[in-house]
Amino acid sequence: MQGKIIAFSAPSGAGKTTIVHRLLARMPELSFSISACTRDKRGRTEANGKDYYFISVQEFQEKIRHDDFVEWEEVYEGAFYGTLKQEIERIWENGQHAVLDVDVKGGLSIKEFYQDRALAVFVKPPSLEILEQRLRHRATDSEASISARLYKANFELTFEDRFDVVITNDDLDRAVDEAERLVRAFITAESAIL
Ligand SMILES: Nc1nc2c(ncn2[C@@H]2O[C@H](COP(=O)(O)OP(=O)(O)O)[C@@H](O)[C@H]2O)c(=O)[nH]1
Ligand SMILES: Nc1ncnc2c1ncn2[C@@H]1O[C@H](COP(=O)(O)OP(=O)(O)O)[C@@H](O)[C@H]1O
Repeated sequence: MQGKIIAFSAPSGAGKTTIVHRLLARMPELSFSISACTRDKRGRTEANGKDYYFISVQEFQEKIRHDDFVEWEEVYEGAFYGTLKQEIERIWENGQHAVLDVDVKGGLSIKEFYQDRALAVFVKPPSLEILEQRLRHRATDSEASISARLYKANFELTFEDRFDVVITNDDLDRAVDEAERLVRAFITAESAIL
């Protein structure tokens, strides 16, 4: 079996983390690729080594120097995020396919790097108004952080056409069903063409 990569990208708050968690619960052949990041851990909801490897900016810079990343980015000012080569290798050696939760630019970098071995999925919010509601309802971000995410979302939504597939996250169950169908078709196909 050749291991594949499925990268879920979306503006923050569109629901990609929720979709990815549900998909992983349904499909044991998939494994989450844990990224390294330098932002603070969200106290009650996140764990180190599960959601992210939470590291310092200095440690992150060391990993850049050692060429440990497939791709990395300063997603928000001062907050670095990166996909570790070692994570992808670990998952493939384990006979599984890697699932990534990355921002829009990261998804396109993954696609460019892995070509047909990767499926780039864009998760789209039903509207910007609903995106804002979801960010507020999630209650994990400050007002400044919500503004930064909404500002970035306007820009990210213009990249939808560059992705292999687009899933609109209106009704969550429907969106997860669609994601499952697309991922199953991809991992059994010879290439990313569905
Ligand atoms: N390029 C890239 N983006 C990442 C990586 N890991 C996470 N991200 C993205 O960074 C953004 C911020 O993530 P996070 O702090 O968890 O905030 P949230 O998306 O609002 O829950 C999201 O768009 C993530 O998908 C990575 O390894 N590389
Ligand atoms: N289809 C949906 N309908 C309503 N709320 C949703 C839906 N999908 C996700 N959410 C909620 O929206 C918020 C943002 O989702 P999250 O998965 O954290 O987004 P992202 O990872 O894209 O930033 C969370 O509170 C989540 O429970």
